[in-house]
Amino acid sequence: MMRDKYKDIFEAGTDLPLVEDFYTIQGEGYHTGKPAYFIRIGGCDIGCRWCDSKISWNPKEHRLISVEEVVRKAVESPAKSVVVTGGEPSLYNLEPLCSELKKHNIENFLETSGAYEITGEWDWICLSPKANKAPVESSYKKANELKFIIFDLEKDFALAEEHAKLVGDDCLLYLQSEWSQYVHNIKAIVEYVKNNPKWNISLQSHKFMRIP
Ligand SMILES: C[S@@+](CC[C@H](N)C(=O)[O-])C[C@H]1O[C@@H](n2cnc3c(N)ncnc32)[C@H](O)[C@@H]1O
Ligand SMILES: Nc1nc2[nH]cc(C(=O)O)c2c(=O)[nH]1
Ligand code: SF4
Ligand SMILES: [Mg+2]
Repeated sequence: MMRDKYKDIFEAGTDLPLVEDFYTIQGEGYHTGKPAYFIRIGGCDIGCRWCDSKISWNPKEHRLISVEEVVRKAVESPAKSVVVTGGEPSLYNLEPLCSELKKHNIENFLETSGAYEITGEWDWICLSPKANKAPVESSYKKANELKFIIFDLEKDFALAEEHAKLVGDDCLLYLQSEWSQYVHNIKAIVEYVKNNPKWNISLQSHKFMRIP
């Protein structure tokens, strides 16, 4: 299993397989519209069939970079905030990365399925639960926002409600259409949110803007 082979790297968290890093605008969820430096870490064993970041799945395909070096790149940009995504960042000990970001007074935001225990201190955690591997209990407790992906209109609203029962009272709730199904799904999502106003809509606005 991937977790065994990469065990030392996952546990240390001092060097990370970097898929890509780029300065852009957060396209999704509560912080939509905010300029942020993105760090995409390789490695994911969840296997969502509609994943838009499949190039990140195999950690071995990406060069290892020290947390100091990748944070230096973010610090050299004008960004005040960093979004850590993947791949599945919760596979890693994220404490060294968080500490290095905090040393430089950078706000840190996490995009995760929460399938493994979330480590490190985060300013904002976006939890996006997946059918293939549910979040661990502690991930629900730590989430600042729940962002559930609607692919199948018949099944996914009910699944979203099940996950919403498990997050804290302050956790914001978002529904985001799976991108390839956007035209098919969006009308039903709008109706659902109007009828169930604890939910909000999240769009992958960077895809509409044609930016990374
Ligand atoms: C690529 S994932 C990486 C982080 C983590 N593995 C996760 O799934 O939360 C980043 C975000 O994009 C969402 N996402 C991935 N593929 C998508 C797609 N085809 N349409 C809409 N959202 C998608 C995920 O649910 C997650 O919220
Ligand atoms: N602009 C932009 N916003 C994003 N929000 C979450 C993303 C991700 O892939 O985690 C993402 C991304 O890939 N690009
Ligand atoms: S958990 Fe995230 S990175 Fe992994 S396959 Fe699913 S959407 Fe892609
Ligand atoms: Mg993305």
